[in-house]
Amino acid sequence: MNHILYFTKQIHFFAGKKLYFNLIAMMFISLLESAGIFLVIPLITLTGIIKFEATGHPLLTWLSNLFIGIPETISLLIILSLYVLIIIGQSLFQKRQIITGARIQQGFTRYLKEKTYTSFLQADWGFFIGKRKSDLINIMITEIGRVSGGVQMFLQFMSALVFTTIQISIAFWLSPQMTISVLILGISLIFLSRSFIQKSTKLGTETYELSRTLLAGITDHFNGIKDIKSNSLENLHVTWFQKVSDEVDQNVLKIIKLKTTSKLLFKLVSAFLIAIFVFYSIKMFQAQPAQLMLILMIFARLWPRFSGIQSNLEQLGAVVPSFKVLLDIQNESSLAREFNEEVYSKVVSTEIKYGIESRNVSFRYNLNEKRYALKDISINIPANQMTAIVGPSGAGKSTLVDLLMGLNRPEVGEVLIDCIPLTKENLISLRKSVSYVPQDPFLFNSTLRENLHLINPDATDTEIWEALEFSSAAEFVRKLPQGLETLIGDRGVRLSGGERQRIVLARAILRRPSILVLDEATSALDSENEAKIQKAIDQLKGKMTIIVIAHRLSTIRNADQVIVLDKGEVVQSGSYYQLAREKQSMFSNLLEKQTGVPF
Ligand SMILES: Nc1ncnc2c1ncn2[C@@H]1O[C@H](COP(=O)(O)OP(=O)(O)OP(=O)(O)O)[C@@H](O)[C@H]1O
Repeated sequence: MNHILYFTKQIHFFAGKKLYFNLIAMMFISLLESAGIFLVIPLITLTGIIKFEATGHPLLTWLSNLFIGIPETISLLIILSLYVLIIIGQSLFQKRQIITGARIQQGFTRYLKEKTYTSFLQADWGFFIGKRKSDLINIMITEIGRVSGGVQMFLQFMSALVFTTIQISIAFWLSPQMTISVLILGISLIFLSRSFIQKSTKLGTETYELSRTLLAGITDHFNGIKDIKSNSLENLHVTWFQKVSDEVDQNVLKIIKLKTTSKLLFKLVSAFLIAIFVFYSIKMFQAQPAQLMLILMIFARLWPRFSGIQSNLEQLGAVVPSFKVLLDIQNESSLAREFNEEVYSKVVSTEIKYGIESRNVSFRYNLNEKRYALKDISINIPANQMTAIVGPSGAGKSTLVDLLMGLNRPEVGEVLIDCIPLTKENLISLRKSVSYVPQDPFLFNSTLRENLHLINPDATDTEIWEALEFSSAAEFVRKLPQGLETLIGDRGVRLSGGERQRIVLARAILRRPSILVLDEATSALDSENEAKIQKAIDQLKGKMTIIVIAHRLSTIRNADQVIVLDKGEVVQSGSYYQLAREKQSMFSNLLEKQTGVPF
């Protein structure tokens, strides 16, 4: 319930007065509908079958006497015209109300999406580690829609409650005993149907789980489609898809069965109760036709309200899991928030003067596990020099670089930028000074030019070609039929691995960063292109701080400093040649493996 109230507050915050006008409009429409019903009384009186004065009720007597003295045909025409007018008014009003309601709901869905998306993007790296991207997509695409629909349902439910209260008051005025009896019956029925609401919530959780499993699976399969095709795994994945689809079908069927069963039970019990009620009214209390008519009118108006409330509660129960999931992820991402838009746009990049230092840094990905990815790391990366980080796979190289860029935060120790501890305040400024080139570079599905402009929208064509020359990409880009306007496909699939790396390197340089981080950035290049880039990077020495993670040790010969990591610890550091001379060390071991020459 708290989750629902939280999002109801949000819609109140979002839509303000419009929301209340819309709710009042909903109630007004229901009131018009009731007014139409009351026209039945003078209509029946005209037929002379029932005399409502017999009930002794002032409103009914007034209504039945309304047309006394007026010729029957004219009375009939007036009543029927009034009825048609009420229906026309109600329909026109309803049309407007539905459009306004849809606008509010649409706007609210967008508001929720933007809020959630922004909070995802502003969350720190730790928020994303260990989270399935498809879960976040599922929340954005499916769960937010359910929440928005749920809030709308809740508001309708509230307005229905208010309107039901008004109707109960009118009914109570017409006949207190009868209304109390109907109320007792209705409330006990809703109370008895609690188990349906619980089952509905359980099925809602199942729906959520299935929807995320399905999206995660499909995303994985399409991401790995090359593996699937080349290893003939298509059937395996089709079987998986069929299995999950079966479960989805079962879930939908269970929901329909639950709804129809509760509706059926409600109807049967209602019919049974109404029959007993009418029987007792006629036989025990000798109810007259007018009173009987009254009983039927009250039942006809009030009973559907109770069944409406019951089915509303059931539907709300089904979306409660989505409310919970969205609220939890919003809380989690706002706790992990790194910056806000206002601060981000104001902060400018920084020029590193002295260097980046990590002081006694330890880091674990999972605080519940004993294993540290980095243990007591103390290193200094001098400004405008080239530092290489090497070590066997899993040694912690990428983790260390992530810490130096402020993506991960140390559990113990601190990172200092120019002797100032890295905090939330100077983090953005550091990030804006960094250009990072990963091993598997990411390119957007647009043109080469747009991908390059992404990092520096003001870059001129001359600057773009300079950057492409630097990364040895100019030649192949020139040969493309559409040059910079070439569409490079999803994640840049229309380029080879080496071409992608060179484009991303050009993009990194275009930013004119103060710190250039290359994480295995030339691993997909042939030796000719790698040598060219090596030369270009060497020329950057003294102009920017360069951090290189490299497996191929030949590429770091000119590094000013080499840091050797093993099992999360620094085991050696110094210049390339100094380390190469240290016999029986991790570095000489790595060299030996690569060159085949014992050191
Ligand atoms: N997201 C993560 N969640 C949990 N553990 C992780 C995560 N990323 C890395 N690790 C663990 O941290 C340790 C260091 O990983 P890291 O990626 O930093 O190594 P690396 O030296 O860069 O390896 P490689 O050369 O293979 O890229 C490894 O034991 C790895 O299993």
